[in-house]
Amino acid sequence: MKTNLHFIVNPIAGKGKNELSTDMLEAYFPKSEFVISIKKTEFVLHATALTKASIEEGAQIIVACGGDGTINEVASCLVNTSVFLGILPMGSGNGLASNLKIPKNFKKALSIIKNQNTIAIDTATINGKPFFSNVGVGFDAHVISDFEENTTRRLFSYVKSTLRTLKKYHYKNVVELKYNGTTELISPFLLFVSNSNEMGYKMSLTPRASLQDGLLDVVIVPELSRFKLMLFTMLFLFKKHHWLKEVRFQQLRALEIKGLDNTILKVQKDGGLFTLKEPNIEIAIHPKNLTVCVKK
Ligand SMILES: Nc1ncnc2c1ncn2[C@@H]1O[C@H](COP(=O)(O)OP(=O)(O)OP(=O)(O)O)[C@@H](O)[C@H]1O
Repeated sequence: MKTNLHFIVNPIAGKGKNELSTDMLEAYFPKSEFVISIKKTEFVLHATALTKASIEEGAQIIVACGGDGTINEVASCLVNTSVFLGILPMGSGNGLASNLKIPKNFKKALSIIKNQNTIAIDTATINGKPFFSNVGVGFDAHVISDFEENTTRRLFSYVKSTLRTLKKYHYKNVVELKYNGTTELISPFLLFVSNSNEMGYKMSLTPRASLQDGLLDVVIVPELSRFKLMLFTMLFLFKKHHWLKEVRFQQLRALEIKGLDNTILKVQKDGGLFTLKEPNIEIAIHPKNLTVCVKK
């Protein structure tokens, strides 16, 4: 029986102008073994609608062609199903692909899909909505908010957004954090929750995180002096931020975050802004409920 293989392409991810054609793909996936369908996203959340349609059409492998945002939209529909997720990295950061050792090289990434060697990975939810890489309610959320006003999606745009956010960022939000029966109040510079060990561009706040350990890796950084902030940034670039005593790590199955005084917090989810409707945030891990094509 032929494999029903669907590609969902985000044309604006990464450097943009991403395109796939049937002719190009048939060189890798022979007509005798595969039935190929290519769909192009035209707006935010279109990948979700296209993936749902592909599942209805009997797709066995659905390939997210883009970055972490596109993977989020596609994979959200595939959790707890028997449909495999394929990844063709075309984003800017490509954090999840990098954690899964899926190369940016077109031929190599396609051969991983063709081989159909799979693993089951953990996924997570924030207020019931799936995420696969990370979420944050501190500095990172403000950087993403600034970044989303840009038209280019490159490393330089992230650097510019980070510098702009560093200038104007104030720790005005106090949050209540609950985990393992403990409650604490903090005004975090960073409150970052990750399933994956990479944020993109080979950078990581949680190098020990695993996609298969059934745990979320949480990084909590309180308000820091200007000097400590510079030091934290430098150390982070070399994955040595754990040298600062203020930086705390937790490995958790679930946690709750609440903006005090009913503040609706700014949240980033897999590198995109996530709009909250309430001050309460519930984050949980769901062990090994997504099947992904990976290298043998
Ligand atoms: N045609 C389109 N026009 C505008 N936005 C789109 C379109 N198609 C998809 N999108 C949105 O583009 C956003 C960014 O996609 P994605 O995260 O895959 O790329 P990226 O940000 O360049 O990569 P990374 O997350 O790895 O840094 C997604 O949130 C998606 O919903």
